[in-house]
Amino acid sequence: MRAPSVPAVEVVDLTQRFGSVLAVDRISLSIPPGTFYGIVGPNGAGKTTTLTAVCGLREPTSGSITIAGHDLRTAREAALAQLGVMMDGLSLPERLTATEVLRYSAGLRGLDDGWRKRAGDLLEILGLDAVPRTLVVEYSTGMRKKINLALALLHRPRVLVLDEPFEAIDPVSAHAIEQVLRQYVDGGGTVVMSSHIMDFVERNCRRVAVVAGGRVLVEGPVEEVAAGATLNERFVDLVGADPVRPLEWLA
Ligand SMILES: Nc1ncnc2c1ncn2[C@@H]1O[C@H](COP(=O)(O)OP(=O)(O)OP(=O)(O)O)[C@@H](O)[C@H]1O
Repeated sequence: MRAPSVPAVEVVDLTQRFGSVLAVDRISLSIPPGTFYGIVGPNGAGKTTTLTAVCGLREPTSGSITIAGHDLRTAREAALAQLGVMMDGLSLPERLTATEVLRYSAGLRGLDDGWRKRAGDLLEILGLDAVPRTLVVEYSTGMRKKINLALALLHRPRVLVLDEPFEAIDPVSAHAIEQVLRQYVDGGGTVVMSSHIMDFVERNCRRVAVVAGGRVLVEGPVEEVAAGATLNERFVDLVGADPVRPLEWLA
C-alpha cells in the first residue's frame, strides 16, 4: 500500500482577527500535492487574509499552517523555501529592469545558473521581453503582476500561492499565464489561488473552496461543488445574492 502523500498545504483552524473584525474564522483546508486549487468568495470573504497567512506574511491569531509537511511556525525557513508567492503589495526593487530584478532575486536565493534560461522563458511568455529597458517603477499594474509571477516561479517552488493573479492582466497575457500554470501543475506543482473569475476556476481547478464571512461554505472537487449548475450559479446561490432594487435616479 502506498503511504498517503503529505499535503502541499495544510491549514487547520486558521483564525485571523483585526480588532473587532473576525476576517478568518477557523478555516481548515488540506490541499494535496499536484492540485490546482481555487479559493473563491465575495469581496471581504477572507481570501487574501488566508493566503497572506499561508505565505507566512502575517502571523495568524490562531491555527496552524504546514507547507509540504513543514510547520510555518516551527520550521519557517523550510516551509517558505517551498513557496512561490504572487500577492499585491509585495515590494519590488523599483529602479531595476525585469531582467535585473530576476538576476537580483536569483542572487539572493543563491540559485544555480539555470535561472537564466528560466528568466528568459518567463519574460518572453509574459511579454516583458518587449520592454527590456523599462524600470519597474514605470510598470503598469498588469506588468507588475507579471514580474511578480516571474519572481514567484524563478526558483521552481513546489507550491505557488497566487492572490487574484488575473486582476489587471490583458486577455492575451491571461491566456499565456493559464498555459504556464497548467504546465506547472502537470509537472507536479501545486497552485493555490484566489480568483473572482469563475470560468477560469471551473476550467482549471481540480478543487475549490467557497468562502464567505471568513468561513468555508463548501469545499471539494469543482464539479461536486458546482452540483450540476455552473460554478458561477452555485456561487451566487451559496453567497445569497439579493436582487438589486430599482434606483429611480439611474433611469
Ligand atoms: N490589515 C487589515 N486590517 C483590518 N481589517 C482587515 C485587514 N485586512 C483585511 N481586513 C478585513 O478582513 C476581512 C477580509 O478581508 P480580505 O482582504 O481577506 O478579503 P478578500 O476575500 O480577499 O476580499 P476581496 O475579494 O475584496 O479581495 C474584510 O472585512 C477586511 O476589511
